[in-house]
Amino acid sequence: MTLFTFGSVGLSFGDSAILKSVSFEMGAGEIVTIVGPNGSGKSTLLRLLIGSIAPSTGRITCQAGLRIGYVPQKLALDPTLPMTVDRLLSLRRRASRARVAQALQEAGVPGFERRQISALSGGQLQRVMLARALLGEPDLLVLDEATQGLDQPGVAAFYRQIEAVRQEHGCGILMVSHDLHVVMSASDRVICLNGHICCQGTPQHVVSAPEYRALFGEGTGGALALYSHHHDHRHDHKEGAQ
Ligand SMILES: Nc1ncnc2c1ncn2[C@@H]1O[C@H](COP(=O)(O)OP(=O)(O)OP(=O)(O)O)[C@@H](O)[C@H]1O
Repeated sequence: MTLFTFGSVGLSFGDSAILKSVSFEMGAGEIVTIVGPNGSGKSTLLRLLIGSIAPSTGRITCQAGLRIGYVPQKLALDPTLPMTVDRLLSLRRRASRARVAQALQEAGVPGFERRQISALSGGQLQRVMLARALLGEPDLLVLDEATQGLDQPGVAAFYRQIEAVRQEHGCGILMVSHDLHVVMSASDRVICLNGHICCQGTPQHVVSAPEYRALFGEGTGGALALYSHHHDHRHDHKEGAQ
C-alpha cells in the first residue's frame, strides 16, 4: 500500500528553485531517510508533505485519511515557561491518562508525565516529542533531524526506539538525518537530495558505493562524498539542470 506519492514536485521561493522535479513514493511500514547537504531542500520536502506549504509544480497525493505524526527538529518553546510533559502532550488534542502513559512508554520515557519540559535532557525531550506524535496514531511518522544535538549513544538509542515503534505500530517512517552511519543501517531506503533526487536505494546499494567507505572515520568530509557520487551533472538548480 502506498502512503503518499510525489509526482514531479517543484517548489520555488520567488525566483529560487528549491526543489525540482522530485518524484518518489513511500509504502506502508517503510523507513526512508533523506540525506543531503545544508540547504538542499530536505526540510522543505517534509513541509510539503505535511501540507504546511504547497508545491509550485507537480502533485503530492496521499492515501485517503493518512495520519501523519510530525517530530520537529526543535521545540519552539520558551525554556523558562513552566510546562509539564502531560500538559504539552494535551495541548493539541485531548488524550486519556492511560493513552498518554502508553505513548510515553512506547517512546521510551515511561512515567514522565509530571516532569518539567525545561528539566529534560535533549534525548528525553525528543522522546517526549515522539510520544506526542504517537498520540495521533499515525500511519506515517515524519522526523526532521530529530536527533540533532544528541550524543552518539543518544542517537543510536533514539533510532532503536524508532524501529521498535515501527514494529509495534507498522507505521511508515520518513526522516531527515545527518547521522549517516546510523540511519544507513536503520533505513530500508536512503534518498540523497540536492534540490532534486541525486540517487536513492537500499543502504546496501549506497554502502557498495566506494565513497561510502569514506563515511567511516572521516566525519562530514566522508558524508559529503556520498552526495557527490556518480554525479555527471550540475547542481546550480537552473532550468535545464538535471
Ligand atoms: N520560507 C522560505 N522563503 C525563502 N526561502 C526559503 C524558505 N524556506 C526555506 N528556504 C530556502 O530553501 C532552501 C532549502 O532549505 P531547507 O530548510 O529545506 O534545507 P535543508 O536541506 O533542510 O537544510 P539543513 O540541512 O541546513 O537543515 C534554503 O536555501 C533556504 O534558505
